[in-house]
Amino acid sequence: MKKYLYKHKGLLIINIILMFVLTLTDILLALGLKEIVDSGVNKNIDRFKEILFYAIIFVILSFLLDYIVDVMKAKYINKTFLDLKEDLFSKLIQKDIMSFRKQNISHYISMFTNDITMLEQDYFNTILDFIYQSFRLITATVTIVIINPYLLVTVIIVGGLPILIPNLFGKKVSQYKKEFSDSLSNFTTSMKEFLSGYEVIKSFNIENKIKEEYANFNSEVERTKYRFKVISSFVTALSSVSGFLMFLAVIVVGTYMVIKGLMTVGYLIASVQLMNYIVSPLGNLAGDINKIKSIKKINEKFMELLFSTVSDKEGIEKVAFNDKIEFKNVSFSYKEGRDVLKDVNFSISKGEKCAIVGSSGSGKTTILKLLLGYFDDFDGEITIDGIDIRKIKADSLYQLISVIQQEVFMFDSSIKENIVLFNDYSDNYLNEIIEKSGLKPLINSLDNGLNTYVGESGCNLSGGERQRIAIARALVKNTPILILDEATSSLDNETAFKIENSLIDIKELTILVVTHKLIGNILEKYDKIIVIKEGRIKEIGTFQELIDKKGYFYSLYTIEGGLIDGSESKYLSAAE
Ligand SMILES: Nc1ncnc2c1ncn2[C@@H]1O[C@H](COP(=O)(O)OP(=O)(O)OP(=O)(O)O)[C@@H](O)[C@H]1O
Repeated sequence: MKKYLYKHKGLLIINIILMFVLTLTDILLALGLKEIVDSGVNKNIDRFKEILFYAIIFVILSFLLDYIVDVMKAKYINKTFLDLKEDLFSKLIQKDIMSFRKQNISHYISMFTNDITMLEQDYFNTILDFIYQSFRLITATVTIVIINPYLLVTVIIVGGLPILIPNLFGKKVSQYKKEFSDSLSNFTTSMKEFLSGYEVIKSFNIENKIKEEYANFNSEVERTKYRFKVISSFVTALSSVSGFLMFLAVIVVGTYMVIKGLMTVGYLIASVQLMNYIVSPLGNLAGDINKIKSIKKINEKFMELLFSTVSDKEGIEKVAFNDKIEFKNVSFSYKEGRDVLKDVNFSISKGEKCAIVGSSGSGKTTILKLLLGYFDDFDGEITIDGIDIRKIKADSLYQLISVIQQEVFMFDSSIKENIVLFNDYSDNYLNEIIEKSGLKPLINSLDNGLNTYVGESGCNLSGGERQRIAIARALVKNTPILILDEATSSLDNETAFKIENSLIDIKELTILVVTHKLIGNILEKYDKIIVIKEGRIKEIGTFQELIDKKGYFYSLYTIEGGLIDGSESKYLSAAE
């Protein structure tokens, strides 16, 4: 975090100078008090009036200085956090999907909301306060030594306590603070889930269960907050008491010196005032050290993100797809001991249209995920034009492959923005894509056409409409390889048939489709059907070959009713 502390060095130096000047006004105030009291004790009315005049000027100037110090501090914090938050976000957005998924989304949300506020208050603000309090301590101590060195001896004897305290309790405070931060993160996760699953909660009447769940998370947040508060209050109270002890010691020693005629009453008052500038900084410094220590674990979270290497820096830049995709003896497991894919071998040549079918949980989506580079800890090799995909830059991989998933993410923006995703395309090109993705009837039926807002997560649209937007989004990118994972599952068979047909007609496009819908007259358009069972390839062939073989695919197909309900002729005619 030091890098960010010094990032705006100029502003930091101005702040330090201003804080130093501010501490000098404290000393001036103490000496002014001495002059006022001594002029009273000596019954010197002229001196009294003179000091009063300076006091008024002093009050105005110190008000202005106080104000300027606060403004400059805000400016420094503001600029530093602007940079820090931008850098954090840019690191986050540059992560590859695999490392991004290692953390829960709420972990990141909590970092950018709760933790960043803690970092600002308990690290940056505290360090500035630490500098200010140190200046106060030093200037006040030096002045008190000049006034009366015996008082310094008193300060040293009782002054160790407030410094010792944070060292004694720092570790515990840090641990409790981390627990508090973690529980806040869990609370955010659960709130996000409850709100996104609102409709499920209502329709399954599980409000009471959810209330209980919420109560658990809530009480955990409050419990950890309370525990943290208890320990930090204890440390603060201990620091205050030790401060008070110092204060008392100086009054006792100072009064004794006044009685003995070694010091004027004015100096005693000034010393008491200066003691404030020693006692309160010592207490505050103790608290500051505590806070800085307590933020250590949270700080580590930020460092981890800020200094995470973006694995994508050194990969191969692959600009075109020329030959084929190959899976060679690929085996993979999400968790040790449970193979999800086992010895998967197949290849897809450029321009080929390939479908992957199989029962639920057989590993179809996992094959797509591996091809998309979500995981690289698989055995065997996946190559594009002979190059291992683990060596290809992620950016470059996504220039070659577009993916359309079943769950479509929608930005809360217009249909057009959701298709072009912040890029510019000509109207003609866009219209062509809209036609191909089956969006034309929807756009024509809407008053605002392409500029219609889709609502939060696309809530103003149906599942099928969202899928068609996703298809358009992938087509507009115009990559040589297109992956569809149940991408037409929300569409009626007729629309699905039309869209898949129009995609299959794009000659140059290599398509890999995962589908549950075993519809004969769609499947027979594919060059190759890969049939998966329990993570292994069971059969590969064209639709007709697999039907003739009367093997596993044939049994799946007949169970689905593909041959029985005579639906094929219906879809054929729909397409014609
Ligand atoms: N992130 C994950 N962590 C652990 N196991 C997973 C994960 N994702 C999938 N699996 C498991 O891997 C197996 C294959 O999942 P996959 O999603 O590839 O199947 P699928 O054939 O696409 O299924 P479906 O047709 O139901 O979508 C399943 O048993 C699933 O439970």
